[in-house]
Amino acid sequence: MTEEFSETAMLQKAKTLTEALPYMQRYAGKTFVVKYGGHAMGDPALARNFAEDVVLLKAVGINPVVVHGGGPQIGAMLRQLGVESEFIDGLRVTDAETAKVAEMVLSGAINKEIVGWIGQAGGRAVGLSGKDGGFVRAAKVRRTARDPDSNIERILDLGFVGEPEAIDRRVIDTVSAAGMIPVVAPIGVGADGHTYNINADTMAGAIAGALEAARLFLLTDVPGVLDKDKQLLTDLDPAAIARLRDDGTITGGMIPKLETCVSAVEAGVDAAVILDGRVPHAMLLEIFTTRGAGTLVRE
Ligand SMILES: Nc1ncnc2c1ncn2[C@@H]1O[C@H](COP(=O)(O)OP(=O)(O)O)[C@@H](O)[C@H]1O
Ligand SMILES: CC(=O)N[C@@H](CCC(=O)OP(=O)(O)O)C(=O)O
Repeated sequence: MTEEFSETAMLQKAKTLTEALPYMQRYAGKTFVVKYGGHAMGDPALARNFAEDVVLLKAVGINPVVVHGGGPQIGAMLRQLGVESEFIDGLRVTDAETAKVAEMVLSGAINKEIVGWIGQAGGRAVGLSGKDGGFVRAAKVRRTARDPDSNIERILDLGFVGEPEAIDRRVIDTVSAAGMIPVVAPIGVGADGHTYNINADTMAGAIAGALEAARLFLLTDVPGVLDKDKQLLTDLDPAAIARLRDDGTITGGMIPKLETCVSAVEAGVDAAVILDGRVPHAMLLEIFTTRGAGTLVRE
């Protein structure tokens, strides 16, 4: 008899399944928004695991909504085209040409790839961007920076970088109610008709808020939020996050990620979790077992 079929191994498997039962009962009918970051997408085996996890959530009665990124992939395409890209506070400064490339990479290549993986895992996914049904109206992001010498505040122009200002949840609800899984690219449309490039974390948080989701998962390429000694911070609240930002512990892409967690929990999402998307089935372990992983943000 192989180890896999030994009595102990079988009992262990059954125990894991029964351990999942109270979580399945608690979460049935709830909405979970899952943000799948561009850095977590590289490995095809992990992508398969991710798709299986999402399909399993749907199969046990949870409504998963996937919002994806693709920052590294946009960067690679811009480099191929010889277009320079600059980031301010983790946001890509987006001129008209960059907006076109971002839309092509996000709502074209990446969106359909994820729809395909979910299909392979036995689910039915519908790919959307915020332009479809006009469901994400974007407002231009305005940022300022204070000059340390003169103390004068300057306006920074990020171009066509948007943030969701209105979300029509009916588009997502319709897809979910039909037994399908919405897969959303972080592109919105302005009242001016322009295409806006939205940071994928921001998009996921806003959608989670609009759907009154029970959980927002942000899958990335680090174990969670790390302190200055690279130790995992397992629980954070908005006040602790403000301190980490002020003392420079969090930088780059982690800034919009945590801003997103704060606005999501303030908008009524029960909890937001930053998880390591490089760990196979990280999301299933977080949801259905007592072994929590990553950083949990609550009010
Ligand atoms: N305190 C911190 N803890 C963990 N990661 C951090 C921290 N500060 C900055 N980061 C950076 O944030 C990155 C995750 O954000 P981002 O690159 O936008 O990922 P994604 O593409 O998955 O959204 C990490 O790879 C890391 O380089
Ligand atoms: C405004 C802005 O920065 N938009 C992002 C959209 C993609 C994204 O957020 O992807 P990740 O989650 O993989 O980083 C960008 O252009 O890179």
